[in-house]
Amino acid sequence: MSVKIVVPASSANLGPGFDSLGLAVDRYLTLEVLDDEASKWQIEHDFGPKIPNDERNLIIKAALALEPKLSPKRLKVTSQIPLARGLGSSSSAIVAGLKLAQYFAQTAYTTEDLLQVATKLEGHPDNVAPALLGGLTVSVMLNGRPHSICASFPAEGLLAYIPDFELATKESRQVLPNELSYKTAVRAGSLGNALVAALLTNDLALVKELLEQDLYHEPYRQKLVPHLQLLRKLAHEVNADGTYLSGAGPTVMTLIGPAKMETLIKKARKQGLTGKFIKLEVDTLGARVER
Ligand SMILES: Nc1ncnc2c1ncn2[C@@H]1O[C@H](COP(=O)(O)OP(=O)(O)O)[C@@H](O)[C@H]1O
Ligand SMILES: N[C@@H](CCOP(=O)(O)O)C(=O)O
Repeated sequence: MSVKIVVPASSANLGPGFDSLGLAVDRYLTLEVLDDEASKWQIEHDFGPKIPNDERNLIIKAALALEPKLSPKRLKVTSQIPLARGLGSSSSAIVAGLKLAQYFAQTAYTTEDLLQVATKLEGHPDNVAPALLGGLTVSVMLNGRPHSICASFPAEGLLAYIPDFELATKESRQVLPNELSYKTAVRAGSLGNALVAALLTNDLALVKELLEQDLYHEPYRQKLVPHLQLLRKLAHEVNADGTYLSGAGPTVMTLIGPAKMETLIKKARKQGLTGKFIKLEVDTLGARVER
């Protein structure tokens, strides 16, 4: 029987929810098991020569991190999630590897076990949690372990602008400061708290205000993603529900009803934005195994 693992993309941070908030969206990585008794680990993909086809591949590394004795398999991965664009491709790959190991392991690993290993490999829980659990997740590290609270997301529509260039998360984290002043940290925390409360109480007007007030990362990443300010300005002109940098960028996400999307896209094209616009929906299921 053939086994298929499907993992959604994710959009992290949502403004002031840096390294904590994440949303699963309906673009998918699909991992197929072609042979579960292969002589060596092998993975077919069309991501190009920079992505390994053997044990050095992130998907296989993640599987072996959970279950080092897992027997070699021949795999095939296809993905609708662009690499290094701020839609959590690395987290989806890690979660796919962990779901594979969970499926074939002798040990009964729990979802919490997977979240723990995924967070360790990714370095922060905000993408791996929604990729694993679906929907909106609010995550925190407690005594070295990730805890994620799942919630539903109130927006009517999501429009992602995916620029023509890649931006590795590692590179985009290098421009962040090592420290914030006490005053800024208190303000940044209160913005994040209020955003979560506004999301959980469906207060879209407040969500719109708060999504755009981040003090943790967007001000520092601005220089790497100049289209963020432009899109935010255009989104205001059509009265959209808020715009934020998706993950570490360069993708920019706008909360906007479907009726206004075309107008925003036309305005952006007129201003010379040549990247891809895609309409997204929230994925509420998270990673799953299909037989
Ligand atoms: N399916 C995959 N298989 C192997 N490696 C992957 C896969 N998807 C992503 N990666 C690795 O993760 C990198 C992108 O991760 P990152 O810079 O965090 O960006 P993002 O997660 O926002 O797409 C890729 O350049 C690649 O090295
Ligand atoms: N909180 C992280 C999120 C990175 O998300 P990605 O989709 O760009 O990998 C950050 O902002 O660095």
